[in-house]
Amino acid sequence: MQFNDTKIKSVLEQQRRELNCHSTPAYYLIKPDCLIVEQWPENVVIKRGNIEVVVDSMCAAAVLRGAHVYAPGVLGLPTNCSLNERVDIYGDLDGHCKRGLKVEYKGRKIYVGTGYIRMLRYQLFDDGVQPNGIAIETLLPASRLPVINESMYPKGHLVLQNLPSIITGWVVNAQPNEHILDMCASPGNKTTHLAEMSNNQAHITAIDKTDKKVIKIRQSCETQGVTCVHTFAFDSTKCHSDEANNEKGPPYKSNTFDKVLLDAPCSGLGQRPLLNNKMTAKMLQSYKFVQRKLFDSAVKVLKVGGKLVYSTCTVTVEENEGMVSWVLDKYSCMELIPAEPLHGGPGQPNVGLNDQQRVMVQRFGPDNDPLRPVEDLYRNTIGFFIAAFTKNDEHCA
Ligand SMILES: C[S@@+](CC[C@H](N)C(=O)[O-])C[C@H]1O[C@@H](n2cnc3c(N)ncnc32)[C@H](O)[C@@H]1O
Repeated sequence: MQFNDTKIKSVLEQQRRELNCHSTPAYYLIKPDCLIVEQWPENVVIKRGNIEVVVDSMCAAAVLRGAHVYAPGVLGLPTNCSLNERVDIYGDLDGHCKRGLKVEYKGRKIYVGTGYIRMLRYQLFDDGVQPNGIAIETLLPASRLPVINESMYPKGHLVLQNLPSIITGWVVNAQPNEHILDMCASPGNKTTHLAEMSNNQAHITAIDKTDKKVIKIRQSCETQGVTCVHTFAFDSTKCHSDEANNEKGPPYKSNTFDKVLLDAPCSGLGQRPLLNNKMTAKMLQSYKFVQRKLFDSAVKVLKVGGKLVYSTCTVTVEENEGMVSWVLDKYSCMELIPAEPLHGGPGQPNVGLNDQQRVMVQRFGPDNDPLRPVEDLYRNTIGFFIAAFTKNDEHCA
């Protein structure tokens, strides 16, 4: 389907007028399924005023990504402001701001953008009110990202995703009739991307741990009009068993799937923005254990000649290059293959992969390694890692 840019053009044009700027940010398709929208130029700045709204850190991060402020995220709003007034939006960095604060917040806070008030205190904080809807319409985030959201297009036409997540789908490269397992699938952004790239003709099994998580995958599929996905609430570390009956869903017998995507639970340190992080050293150390267990099942249910794609949105060596080298040491049947298309940089040196192996994986982040220079577009992303393997032998040690 041809992308119709009429709506995005008119939204950016309207924002341009409000920001009093000469031109709108460039936007272009780098593939039929991937539209890039650039930032506003550096000279677009808004003078801060004197009305300050405080939002929780999750909401603040969303504003920096180009979202409006939704009512549940608002913590502090002065009493003297009126509808449609311009306000500065601050994120509460420590989670100490009380809901309903009327005065200036003195705790640690960060300016995340400017917007217009669309809801007043009584709609947000009065007893019995369950606030929802847009409380502040963002005009310009401090990140200078344009304010683009999925509701601009009919349901399912647009999904906002980080570029490396989209590339992960391209690495899997789902084709019609392939049997594909998405082991850690919720909320289903990659699942639906895979379904769409196969023209809704792959046989996709999407698993996540709980019913609640699986409902999210189903909702994503419904929104995108995807029908080739079967969902299951299951622990994917246990999704292999040779006594299994594949017809019933998980667990599955050995050599069942043509492709397996293991978009693993991880420490998430590559997320951008990351305004506060409560991760302890102990938690940080724990991810590799579940990742290894998930790998054990992935290797088994993958067919000989099949492709296993491993991805994380973190930057730690232990969860990235360390996992690749662990797999290669443990499984003689698994071979590292180039995670093509290769847009990110190579893996880190001196952490278990030789140069030949380093260039087969993709690490996204600010570094520029001479082994494979990275275009700015792919360097200015979240921290992310992708590796791909194939299985050469049915009997894996
Ligand atoms: C990085 S997120 C997946 C994001 C998803 N692939 C997407 O693109 O929308 C990791 C997911 O792994 C799930 N998870 C963690 N442990 C799991 C397990 N043992 N079995 C199945 N899913 C698990 C988490 O619930 C979480 O939803």
